Amino acid sequence: MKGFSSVFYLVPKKTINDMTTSFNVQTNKSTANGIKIRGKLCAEYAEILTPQALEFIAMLQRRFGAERERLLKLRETIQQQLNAGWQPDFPSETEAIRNGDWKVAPIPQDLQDRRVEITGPCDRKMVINALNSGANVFMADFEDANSPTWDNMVSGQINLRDAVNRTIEFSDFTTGKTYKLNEKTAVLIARPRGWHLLEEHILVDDRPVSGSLFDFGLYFFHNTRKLLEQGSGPYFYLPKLENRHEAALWNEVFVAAQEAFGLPIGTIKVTVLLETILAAFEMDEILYALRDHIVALNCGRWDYIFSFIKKFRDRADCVLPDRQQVTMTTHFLRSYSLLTIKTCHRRGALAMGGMAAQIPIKTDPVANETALAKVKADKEREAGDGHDGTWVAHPALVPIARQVFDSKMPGSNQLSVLRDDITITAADLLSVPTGSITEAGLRNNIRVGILYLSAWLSGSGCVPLYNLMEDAATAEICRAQIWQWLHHNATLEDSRSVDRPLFQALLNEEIAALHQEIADRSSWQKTFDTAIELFTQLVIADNFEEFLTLPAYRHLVSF
Ligand SMILES: CC(=O)SCCNC(=O)CCNC(=O)[C@H](O)C(C)(C)COP(=O)(O)OP(=O)(O)OC[C@H]1O[C@@H](n2cnc3c(N)ncnc32)[C@H](O)[C@@H]1OP(=O)(O)O
Ligand SMILES: O=CC(=O)O
Ligand SMILES: [Mg+2]
Repeated sequence: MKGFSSVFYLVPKKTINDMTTSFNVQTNKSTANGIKIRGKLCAEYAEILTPQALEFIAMLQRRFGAERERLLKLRETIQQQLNAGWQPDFPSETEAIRNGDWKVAPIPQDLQDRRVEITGPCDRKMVINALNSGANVFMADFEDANSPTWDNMVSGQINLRDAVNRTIEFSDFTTGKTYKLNEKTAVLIARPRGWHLLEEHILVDDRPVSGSLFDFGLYFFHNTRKLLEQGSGPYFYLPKLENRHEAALWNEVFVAAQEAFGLPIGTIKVTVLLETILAAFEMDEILYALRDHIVALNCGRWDYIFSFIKKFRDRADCVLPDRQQVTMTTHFLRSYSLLTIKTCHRRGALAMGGMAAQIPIKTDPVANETALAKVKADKEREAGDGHDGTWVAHPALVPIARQVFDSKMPGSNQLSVLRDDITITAADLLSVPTGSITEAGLRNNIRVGILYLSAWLSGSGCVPLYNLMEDAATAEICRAQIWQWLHHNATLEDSRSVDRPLFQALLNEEIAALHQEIADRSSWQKTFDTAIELFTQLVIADNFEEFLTLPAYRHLVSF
């Protein structure tokens, strides 16, 4: 690409020795150029954490860190308004954008057909398995499916670099299996952490760097040239955005990154997770803010449900029933999915579906059949409504999703399905699902919340629990529901109140049972007590904690 090789950041590849001797970034104590590494830095990590890569991240942090903080403060202000009774609506000040006749930039060839996307953490074996899975896209996840230990963050970047360079291999010494890439692999999209998270192991001017900028910056820095050579590009999924301003900040980051590399605007392509209730009122605006870079929105249903509980935390009329009852066929979720399709297709962007939590059940063929049928039904709804593709959690689900989309979507996508037949109003998006709150639902939230936190604290961000995929977003629902039920003294279907004594009694019983369940998992045992303490604090606190990963992260860092 013109101008590509002459720019500052694309320095010739140095040897490790060159890099460490010229390293002007200090570890642990003093700082040079204002950058300090507080995490482990072995030779392998130094290949990723090069001075040039860190200077690039520091440049992004210095330019955009203050705006990130301002936008996080804006979230707090908006929350206060919601607590005071403000009812979200489509903003009047952006009506011209919603009514305007514009489209997003063209979608690159390798992102035109995204009928099946597999997602997963950036673990070395899983990266290879996901790329080989037969899915069209692999979303490599530094967010919901990831526990952001320093090792996970840096080794994840190493794994993605090696995947892009097609040198990634893995030997499993316990099974004797070896792994390498097939000739044909899925298109790679990386998901950096959301705006709320910090990377405490890197300080810029004595302050921790944004986790989003760290993840984006490293992946972009190390892989862009190779990806473009391969006819692909630096592609990202952007999580947990709440409004157009947060999208505009990402856009500025992309412009700065592309300018620094001498790349044309629009080289970066992104898919935004539409996974907060407030963002649902600004779909057009988010697409517009990112119009040079965006190719799709994706219905991140789990965070969306969590966001609904979180944003309306103070409203007694917004208490949700058991998690199992809050399915995509409830009115508010179906409405959001349909509005995403309609809005995206009008603007020339794809509307991706989301993830069913069911995974294969190896030990019970009947239960397995039921689980797979649920996944199939979910994909049938998505394809039938006009989504352009979907997510799966596990390689065995790729053929199921593919078969559904192949039969309902003969072309590469459904951009021509405009869904002008539907009108979605604010009332549709805000309609609270009815249903019951049960003791079983309460117990399940306790169990899943504690077990997930045990796993997360021991370095696993995505785990199978009771035959479902559980990650940070689904665990957020568990703890947010209990907080909400306790806070509003919700009534169980058997007429008892969800109060502190009931919660405490069930918690004690569940903890006793969980001790048996984790008996053969030594890493979870080590974090179990901390998980219980953290989980209990989160659900009984007077104030709702914005993200469970914020207090939990303090346990992943040792300073
Ligand atoms: C709300 C959201 O954000 S959704 C997005 C975040 N969630 C995800 O990305 C889900 C990712 N999925 C996973 O992590 C896993 O599938 C789990 C944890 C749900 C289930 O894990 P397990 O029960 O260990 O899976 P299982 O034992 O059946 O795995 C079988 C094989 O498939 C592989 N595999 C399973 N899931 C994946 C995946 N998502 N990507 C790549 N490989 C996978 C395993 O590595 C294993 O490989 P092997 O046979 O070579 O050893
Ligand atoms: O990120 C996806 C979600 O469902 O949350
Ligand atoms: Mg999510």
